[in-house]
Amino acid sequence: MEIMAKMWGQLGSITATVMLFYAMFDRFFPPPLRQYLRTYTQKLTSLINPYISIKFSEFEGERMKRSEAYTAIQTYLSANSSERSSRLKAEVVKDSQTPLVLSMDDNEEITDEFQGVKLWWCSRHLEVKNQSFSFYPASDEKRFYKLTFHRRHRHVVIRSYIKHVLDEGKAIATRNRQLKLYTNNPSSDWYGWKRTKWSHVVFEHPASFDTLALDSKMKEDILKDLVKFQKGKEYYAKVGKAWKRGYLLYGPPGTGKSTMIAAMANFLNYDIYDLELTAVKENVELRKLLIETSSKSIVVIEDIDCSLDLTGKRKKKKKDKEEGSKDAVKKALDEEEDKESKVTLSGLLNVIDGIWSACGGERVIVFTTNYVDKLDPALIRRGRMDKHIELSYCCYEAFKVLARNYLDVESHRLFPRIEELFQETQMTPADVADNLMPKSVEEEAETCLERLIEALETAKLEAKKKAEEEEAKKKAEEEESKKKKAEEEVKENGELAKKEEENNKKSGAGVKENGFLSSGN
Ligand SMILES: Nc1ncnc2c1ncn2[C@@H]1O[C@H](COP(=O)(O)OP(=O)(O)OP(=O)(O)O)[C@@H](O)[C@H]1O
Ligand SMILES: [Mg+2]
Repeated sequence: MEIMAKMWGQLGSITATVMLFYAMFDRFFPPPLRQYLRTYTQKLTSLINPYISIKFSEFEGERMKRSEAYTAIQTYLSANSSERSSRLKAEVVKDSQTPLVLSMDDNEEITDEFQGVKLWWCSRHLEVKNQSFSFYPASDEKRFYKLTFHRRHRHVVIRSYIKHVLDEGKAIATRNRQLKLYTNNPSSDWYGWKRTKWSHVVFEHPASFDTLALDSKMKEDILKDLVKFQKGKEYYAKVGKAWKRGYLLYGPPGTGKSTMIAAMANFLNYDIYDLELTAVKENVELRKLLIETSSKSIVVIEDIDCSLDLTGKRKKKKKDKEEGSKDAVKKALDEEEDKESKVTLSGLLNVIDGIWSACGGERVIVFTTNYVDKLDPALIRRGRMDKHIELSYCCYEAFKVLARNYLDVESHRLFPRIEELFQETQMTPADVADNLMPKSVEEEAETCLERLIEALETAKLEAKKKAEEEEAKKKAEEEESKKKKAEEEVKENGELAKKEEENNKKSGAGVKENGFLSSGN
């Protein structure tokens, strides 16, 4: 006990001496000399100090992107620290599978062991005060993990341990993963304050390829394509292409485009980033949004034809407005223009296809539209949208999937009639599903199927009536044009006859004149 007390006493006096020297050093040495001395002191200590440390910062690339290594280390240490660390941080994470997540507190240390090698991890949290003047001074937070080990284990740590930590961290994250549905925030809220780029909720859509009513061959084809993409890391690297794939889903409303995106996310176990283009102010912001998306994700732009005027008409409109307007009107219009999104077609193409699109990797991009013909061919050319999928009206096979989903019915005496009707008329899967869904607890499958038959028959009659009306309209138009033509012909003939008569009259008068002249001779 006495020895301990002596030791503490010595340690105290050493610390006091060091502090005194440090204060003198800071006070009496000018900054350049201080820096110079510091560099040499560090070099000297590294000669004596047998330990090496590696720093893993939270952000990389000028705070543009959260480091994947940092996230993986955090997950790895969180899984290990709850048993070893004495100071833990508890967070209630809403979308995690475990309600309370324990992790290492800031400035806490834990040890780890790997192949007989001892390692020290510590988490650091620094607050760097912002120098710029503001009424709301923001502080810049910096977090990092520091790994320390003896220099004789350098090879083991660099070659194997770090890889082990990153792989393990990623595997734990995948095991505990809950899919998220992100949406982009307006660039600044109404006070003009900057907000985070994406907000998310837990993605819990139950759609799967099993429940998707689709032609079986088409379904198989899409599934194969997705699997090939997901396992294609080496292949994409070999051919020198960014690891991404574009899907264009098109078809009438209610044919399952959005449902297919949900099924894709569940199948691939990817997050969804639902990008609302109209809330993006300009191309630079669009690029930043894309960089912030994580890998293993689906970036979706729904109804791409309505999202933006991507055909370059906007410029023309602006020019027209400018030409015809006086100053005040012009200013007002410019202000209105400023509020609009300024994302252009080329900006969007750059994001999908340009060099920035390779950031992150393992990304699926999906566009949906009801009107594929309206889209600029540049936007959907192969290579950008690699696979074009048409989702159309319900067929008998798709109906059977819906009947199984909604009514647990594999076959029924009414099926043949329904098959016949599907050959004669068109109905979207959304309408079929709505008819099949029992409207009360007592309602039986047969009632639902009868309701569907009735709806199909009505749709058939309506289609027939519409076709007849169109036919009649076409006929009336044809007759009208025939009538007009005949009238024009009559008119033309009348005019011709009149002209001929006039000509005849003129030539008659000439003869008379000639006769007069000749008689005069
Ligand atoms: N192919 C399908 N398989 C299973 N359910 C479907 C299918 N198509 C539509 N549905 C059902 O209809 C509803 C509407 O479908 P969904 O929103 O996917 O259509 P959409 O093609 O995205 O329409 P819109 O073009 O209007 O966005 C869904 O909730 C789903 O229950
Ligand atoms: Mg949709």
